[in-house]
Amino acid sequence: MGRILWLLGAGIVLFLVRIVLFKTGLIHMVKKWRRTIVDLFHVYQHYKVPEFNEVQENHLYRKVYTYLNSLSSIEDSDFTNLFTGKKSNEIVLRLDRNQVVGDEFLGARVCWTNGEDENGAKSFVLKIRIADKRRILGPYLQHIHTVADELEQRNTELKKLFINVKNKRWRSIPFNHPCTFDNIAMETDLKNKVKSDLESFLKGKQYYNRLGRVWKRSYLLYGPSGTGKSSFVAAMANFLDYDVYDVDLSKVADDSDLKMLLLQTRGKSVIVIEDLDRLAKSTAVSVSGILNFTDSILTSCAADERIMVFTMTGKENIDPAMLRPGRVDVHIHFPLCDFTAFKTLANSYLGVKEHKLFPQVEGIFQNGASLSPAEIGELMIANRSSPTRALKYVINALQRDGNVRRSFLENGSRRSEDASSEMSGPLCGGGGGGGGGSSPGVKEFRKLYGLLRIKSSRKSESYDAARD
Ligand SMILES: Nc1ncnc2c1ncn2[C@@H]1O[C@H](COP(=O)(O)OP(=O)(O)OP(=O)(O)O)[C@@H](O)[C@H]1O
Ligand SMILES: [Mg+2]
Repeated sequence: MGRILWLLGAGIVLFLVRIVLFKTGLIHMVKKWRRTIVDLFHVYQHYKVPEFNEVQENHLYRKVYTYLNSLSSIEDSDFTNLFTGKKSNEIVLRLDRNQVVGDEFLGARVCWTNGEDENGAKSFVLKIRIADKRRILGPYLQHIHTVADELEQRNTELKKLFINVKNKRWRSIPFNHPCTFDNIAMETDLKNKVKSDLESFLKGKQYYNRLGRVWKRSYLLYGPSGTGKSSFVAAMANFLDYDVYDVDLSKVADDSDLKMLLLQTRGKSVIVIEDLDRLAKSTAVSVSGILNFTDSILTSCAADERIMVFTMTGKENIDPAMLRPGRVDVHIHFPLCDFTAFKTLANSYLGVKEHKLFPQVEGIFQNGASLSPAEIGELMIANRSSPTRALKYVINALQRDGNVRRSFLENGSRRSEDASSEMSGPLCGGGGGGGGGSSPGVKEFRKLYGLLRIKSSRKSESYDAARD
C-alpha cells in the first residue's frame, strides 16, 4: 500500500514538474543545458562558407542563406529579425548577425552561425560532429542546394535592383518600376523589333554556346535627356523578368574595381551604365575599362544570360572603339517627341485619343518644334484634370521652348556639317535629337564592317542592328 502511495506521489510530482517546465518555457533552458553537456563529449569540425571568394560571389553562400532563412528552427531562436515579405501582409524571418541556428539531417544535429566580421565580411559557419561528417556532409550540402533552388524558383517574381556601394560590393532593393513597353511612347515598329530581339536572345542559349560566345547582348541607348532611355531599361527588365545592376561609375575607383563588380553580377540580369559620354570624362574609369565590360575574356568568367545597356546623350563624344561591331549589338536612338509620340503620351497621360487642339499641335510639330517626352509628360501630369488646359500648356511650351530647342539644334547641326563634309543627313531623329548624328569616325566604322542598317528613314536611325 505504502509503495502504491509512493508511486502515486512520484507520478504527481513528475506531472507537476512537467507542467512547470512546459508552461514556463523552462524546458528550453533544460534542453540547452543538455545540449551543452552533450557537446562536451563530442569533437566538432567547422566549415566556413564566405560570401565572396576573392572577387566572385560565392553562390553556396546565397543558397545557404536562402535555406537557413526557411528553417522552422529560426522561429525557436532567442532572437531573430522580422521583415515584411513580398505581399504587404506577409512577415518573413531573417537571421541576425552572429545568430546561431540548429538543423537536423538524417538524425544528425548541425549548427550554423551567421557570421560577420568588423570589416563587414559575411560568412556562414557550419559546425558538425566529426562522427557524423563522413555520413552526412555530402548529402546535407546537396540537400541545401535542392531546397534553396526550389525556394529561389518560387521567389523569382521578386526582381531586384542592385546598386554598387563602396568596397566593390552590390546592395539590392526590390525592383518594382512600373514602366513597361506598353506605356513607353515609341514607334510600334521599333518597339516590336526590340521585343523580338530580346525574345530571340532569351531563346538563344544553345545557339550562343555552339558559336562559342558568351550568352549576352548589349544595347546602346542614345538621345537627349528626358526621352525615355532609363524608362526603357526598366521596361526591358520587366519584359525579361531580369534583375537590374545599375553601375554608378562615380563610386568605382578604377578599372579593376569595375571588373570585380562585373564578376559579382548574377545571370538573368540587365547591367546598366548610364550617361556614358558624361561620366567617361569625369571618372577614374577609362574607356578601355568600360570596354572590358563587353570583352569576352572577362565576361566568360561571369554569369551568362546578361543584357548590357549603355546610355548616352550623343554618340559623337564617345570613343569609336566603344561602337565597334560585336561590342554593342544594338543601337537605339531616342528622339525628341514627334506628333505620333505626343499622341501616345496624350492617350496615356490624359486619356485623350482625339482632341480639337490636335491639328494645331500637329502643325507646330511639322514646323520642327519639339520637346522631350519628359517635358511634355510633366505638363500633362500637372494639368491632368483638364485635357484642354494641358494641351494649351503643351502648345505654349512647344511654341516657346520647342523653337528655341530647334534653333539650338540647327546651329549644332551646322557646326557638325562644318566639321566634316562627310557628315550626312539631319541629326538623328525627325524630332531633332541632340545626339543622333554619326561622327565621321563612326561612319567609317560602319562602312568598314558593313553594318546593317534596318531602314534608311528617320525611323531607321532609331534602330541600328549591328547583329552578330
Ligand atoms: N518615350 C517616353 N514615353 C513615356 N514616358 C516618357 C518617355 N520618355 C520620357 N518619359 C517620362 O519622362 C521621365 C524621364 O524619362 P527618363 O528618365 O527615362 O529619360 P532619360 O532619357 O533617361 O533622361 P536622362 O538622359 O536625363 O537620364 C520619366 O518619368 C518617363 O516616364
Ligand atoms: Mg536616364
